[in-house]
Amino acid sequence: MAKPDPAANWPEHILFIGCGNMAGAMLLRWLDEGLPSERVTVIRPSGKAVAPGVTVGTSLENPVAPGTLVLLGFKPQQLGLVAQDIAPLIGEGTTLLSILAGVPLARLRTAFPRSGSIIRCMPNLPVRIGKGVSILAAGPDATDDPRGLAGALCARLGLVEWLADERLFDAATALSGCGPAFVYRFIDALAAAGADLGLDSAAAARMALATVEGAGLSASASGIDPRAMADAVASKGGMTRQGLDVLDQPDGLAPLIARTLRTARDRGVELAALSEKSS
Ligand SMILES: NC(=O)c1ccc[n+]([C@@H]2O[C@H](COP(=O)([O-])OP(=O)(O)OC[C@H]3O[C@@H](n4cnc5c(N)ncnc54)[C@H](OP(=O)(O)O)[C@@H]3O)[C@@H](O)[C@H]2O)c1
Ligand code: PRO
Repeated sequence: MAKPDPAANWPEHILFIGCGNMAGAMLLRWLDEGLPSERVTVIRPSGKAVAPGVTVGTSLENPVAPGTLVLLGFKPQQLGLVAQDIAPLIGEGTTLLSILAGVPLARLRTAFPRSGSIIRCMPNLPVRIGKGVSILAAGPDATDDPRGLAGALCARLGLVEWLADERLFDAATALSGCGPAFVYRFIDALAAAGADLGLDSAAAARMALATVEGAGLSASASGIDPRAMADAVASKGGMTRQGLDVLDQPDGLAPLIARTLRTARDRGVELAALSEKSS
């Protein structure tokens, strides 16, 4: 029987325009998953190497070949300036995957009038270990193949959620795109509170991280609703319930997280405006 071709099921080429923390995490995961490095080109001003076998340049000089997936991985505020240089080189037969927070599909289409289908993607940092979340949205002009390609690529990074209503993209970004940062803060606060109670601070940091990791993994393995999982930890008349009662106060954790997400979401609108101004 013929061996499966490891190069199959990947785009003919992936061109990264910007490859910092987030796009870099996606790329490294895809390389781990078998993406042939010779199919990847990265454009970044620093020209810094990304991974063995990946071509890195500081500017895009030639027209992008049809069949290429172009991943936009720079900051939203840079859209106008970057598009001015590269949009004329991106034409039909390409697929554009944008991870720019806040920037709507309509703005991307204006910036890249000649490109093929445009798909918006909001990944998060845990994609590096295949435990990420990728939110996807495509406009009516996106055809089936690019949608399928984006979905398949993101499935290698973790959970994929398509949004039918792009107006919810900033809300989804606040939850899963920004979410890891909020969880990291929680881990930090858990550790600091433990140290405040007299624990050695390095031990408290290890315990907090392992507790959040274990809690997340066990919730996901059990398939049980997290609210019910919390009740399972809280023995009747025990210590946990007293602690939960503090978190569950009217001015406790839920309104704090709601305010956090709302504020993060609203920044998306500001980023969209800034992406307009950079042209
Ligand atoms: N960080 C996250 O968790 C996260 C999650 C979801 C989405 N995003 C989105 O991902 C994008 C990048 O964020 P990041 O956190 O990865 O930022 P970052 O680490 O600062 O990466 C920015 C990248 O853009 C490159 N760049 C700067 N100017 C450029 C230009 N003129 N042309 C092409 N590339 C240019 C930088 O090049 P050098 O490497 O040479 O400096 C760098 O590779 C943003 O749009 C953000 O909204 C981030
Ligand atoms: N990082 C990007 C930002 O902070 C988008 C989600 C996570 O804007």
